[in-house]
Amino acid sequence: MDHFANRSGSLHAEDVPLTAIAEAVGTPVYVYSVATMKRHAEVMLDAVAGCGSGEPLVAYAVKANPNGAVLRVLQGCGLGADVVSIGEYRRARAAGIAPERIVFSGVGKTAEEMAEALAGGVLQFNAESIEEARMLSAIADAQGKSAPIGFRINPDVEAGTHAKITTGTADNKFGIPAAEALGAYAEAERLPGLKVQGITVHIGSQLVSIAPLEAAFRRLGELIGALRAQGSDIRLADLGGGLGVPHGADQPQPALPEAYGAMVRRVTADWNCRLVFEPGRLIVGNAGVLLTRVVRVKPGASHPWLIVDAGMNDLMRPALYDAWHGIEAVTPRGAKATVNVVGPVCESGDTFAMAREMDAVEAGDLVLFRTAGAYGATMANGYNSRPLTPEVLVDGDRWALVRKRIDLSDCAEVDPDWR
Ligand SMILES: Cc1ncc(COP(=O)(O)O)c(C=O)c1O
Ligand SMILES: N[C@@H](CCCC[NH3+])C(=O)O
Repeated sequence: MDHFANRSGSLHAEDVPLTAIAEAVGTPVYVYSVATMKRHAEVMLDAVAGCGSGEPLVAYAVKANPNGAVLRVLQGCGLGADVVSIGEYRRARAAGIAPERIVFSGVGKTAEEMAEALAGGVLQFNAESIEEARMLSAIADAQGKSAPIGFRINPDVEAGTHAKITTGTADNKFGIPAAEALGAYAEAERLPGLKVQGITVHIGSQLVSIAPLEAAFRRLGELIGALRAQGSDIRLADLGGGLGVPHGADQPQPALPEAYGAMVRRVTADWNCRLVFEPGRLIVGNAGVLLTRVVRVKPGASHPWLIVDAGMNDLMRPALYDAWHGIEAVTPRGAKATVNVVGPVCESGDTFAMAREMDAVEAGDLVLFRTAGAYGATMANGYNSRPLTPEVLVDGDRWALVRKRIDLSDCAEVDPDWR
């Protein structure tokens, strides 16, 4: 069963007034479905229900899509937040997510970020080094507080995803090696201002198989036993995110959340820990599309160039990771064509697809990129002085602009006019 194929919730031209949105807001524009997000949140909550001791926390990885309206919808679904910067922390709080439902991850938290999050409250700081734990200890001690902390373990497991979104091998900057964990926890126990309570792991994103996750979780399980024997009261295990989403019928089909939940239940049965999950892409990836208009079709040596008004600055994933996104006409004309789909940016990397067979389209037609709800708008930038892409939320038959197009052509920089 494909949880992402429910036509009533998915963003399909027949269900969503994409043409009206494009006319009112202009293109390119990100469009997100509230119904799909809610359904994905429910699928994840159901998949992990009853896992671990106490109520599991699904802490949505804000980095996937930090739009405030999206966060408010997910808060309403009962999700917490996994944040990696004070900006994400503030957004989560502004959306009404309670401090005790927020975990603070990230390899480079600054003293200022830790101080503000500690003052505001978090469920746990996921520390990625003993150096970070020492800094947190000093900050907490100065505030007269006890900072809840867990270490992120780097289990040295190959996630089987793209190298640039693999995070759990020895060559990656993330976490502390499993072999150094006992020493790190022992030191943290001696530091003032820390409440050593947890452990966490996250090995990468868009994972198709759950076997690497299982291997990583088993390593965590071994460590929990060893840490308890050493005197650390580990009560919270944060299993990270990373579950992949389907991108198309002929693309690799990731394991379903139910299979993931069953594996977690099996592996963690005797951990006696509360569990936290940090899904990002799973919740919002297939809840969004990037809507763009064909600027022109130009002849090419192998295939015609389909030049759209979205560029690599609007959706970076194909340029960064050679990521595959479904591309469709909003109003198909019936015929098919094989084309190279590119944007207007002055880089050859500004390519969304080469030799793609898709709906035949003409200049002025609307085209959508699928699976753009995660790591789309949030990674957009203003390269080539292009505006930051606006975002629209659709709920049933109503829709609203939830981020305006941000114009970067007005020379907002401070300019001393030196010549
Ligand atoms: C620590 C951490 N948690 C959660 C996530 C969310 O990952 P995903 O969107 O693949 O579920 C990420 C991103 O890979 C991450 O770095
Ligand atoms: N930005 C990546 C995912 C990285 C997740 C963050 N650790 C993507 O678009 O696939």
